Amino acid sequence: MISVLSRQQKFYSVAAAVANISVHEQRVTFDPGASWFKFHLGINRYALYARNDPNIAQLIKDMQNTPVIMVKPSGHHLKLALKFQDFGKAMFKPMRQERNQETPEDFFYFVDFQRHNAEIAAFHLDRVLDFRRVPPVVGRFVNVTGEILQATRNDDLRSVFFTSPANNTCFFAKCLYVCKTEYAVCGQPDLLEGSMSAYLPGLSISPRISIPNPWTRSYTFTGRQEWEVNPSYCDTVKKMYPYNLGNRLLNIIDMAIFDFLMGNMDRHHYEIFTKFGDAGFLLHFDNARGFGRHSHDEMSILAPLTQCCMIKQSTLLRLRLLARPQYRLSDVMRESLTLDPLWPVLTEPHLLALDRRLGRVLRAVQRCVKRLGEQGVVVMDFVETLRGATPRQTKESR
Ligand SMILES: Nc1ncnc2c1ncn2[C@@H]1O[C@H](COP(=O)(O)OP(=O)(O)OP(=O)(O)O)[C@@H](O)[C@H]1O
Ligand SMILES: [Mn+2]
Repeated sequence: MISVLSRQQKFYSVAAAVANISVHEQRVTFDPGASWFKFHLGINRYALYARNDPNIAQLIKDMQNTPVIMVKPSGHHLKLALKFQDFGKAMFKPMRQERNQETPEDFFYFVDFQRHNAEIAAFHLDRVLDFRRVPPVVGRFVNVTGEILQATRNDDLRSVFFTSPANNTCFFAKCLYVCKTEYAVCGQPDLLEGSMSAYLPGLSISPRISIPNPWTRSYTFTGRQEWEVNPSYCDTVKKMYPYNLGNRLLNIIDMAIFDFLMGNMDRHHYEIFTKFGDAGFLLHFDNARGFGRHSHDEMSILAPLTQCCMIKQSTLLRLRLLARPQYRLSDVMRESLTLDPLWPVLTEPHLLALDRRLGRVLRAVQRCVKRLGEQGVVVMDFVETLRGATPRQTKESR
């Protein structure tokens, strides 16, 4: 792997010298003890990492400090795939919006900005909720010239760089669709803050599939989905494979709670690892459209919970804990976010909105319990089966 890379580097430096562009040569090393590699090895069928895994702190540190050796554009939306000197990879989403800006009321969720701080905060929220289904994310100041322009060998990416009238280095996205709000990002003059999300292992070793969310929204200005008009929609879903088996529907409900807490309406698909079968957890990828409006609680995001009236016992216990004054969600989040170099990451109104929304989730559960009884609503999930309780019916795909 290293020899291929140094051959490539040699080739590029010759080409760059001819074209009179400067490229950085980086020394690369592969260490089997590298934090990104340990992260990959630690993924199991229950979560992306263990609750007290010290390697996650190391991975976060490494994504902050390790020199970038390669950059490629990744899809559209200005996001970039970075490779570090230790061969780790991360997805970089640059800052597009000031922290104290609220998404305008007239914005549709699908043209809303992607927020790098939402990606960071979502990782912390997911961990505080004890889900551990978001790959580790950390903020970082990147030097647009030194760490992106000079590190990339990608001509398309080079071609989108320019210097702004204020003399800042900027680049824009070549996007295919929904680019109305996507223009350019600029460093100050070179420094640009953004989020780094640790890459999962490649699809060839850990295949994943992307599945439409049964509670997806219509990505048009006027469309309505069935769940928005049919209050017994969940009865239909419950009968459908794979929601008729195991934990899948409960996992969707967990995801809805997670999205409701951060106000993310953009959960059109979810992904699972195929190796863990139908009982595997859902990956909570792409949280960049969360934390847009702190003054509004979008109740429709909770539809899977309010329509199905089911919740995992482990999730409910965690939520109840985070509603107690000693472990208040906003306090735990505020403390957790101090670990990020882009602290405070979220403004106070966004943190306080978390407590208000948590209260709403618990009240929604309470209404279900009143109607159907605790037995009918609170479901033992496989966290319990680990401790020797009767396993719930699960269907494994091979
Ligand atoms: N940390 C990661 N590791 C591996 N794959 C990832 C990671 N983050 C995102 N991806 C993959 O890349 C896809 C696009 O990422 P994401 O959704 O965050 O960006 P986006 O700008 O919204 O792009 P898109 O419009 O394509 O969804 C995800 O659906 C997922 O399959
Ligand atoms: Mn996306």
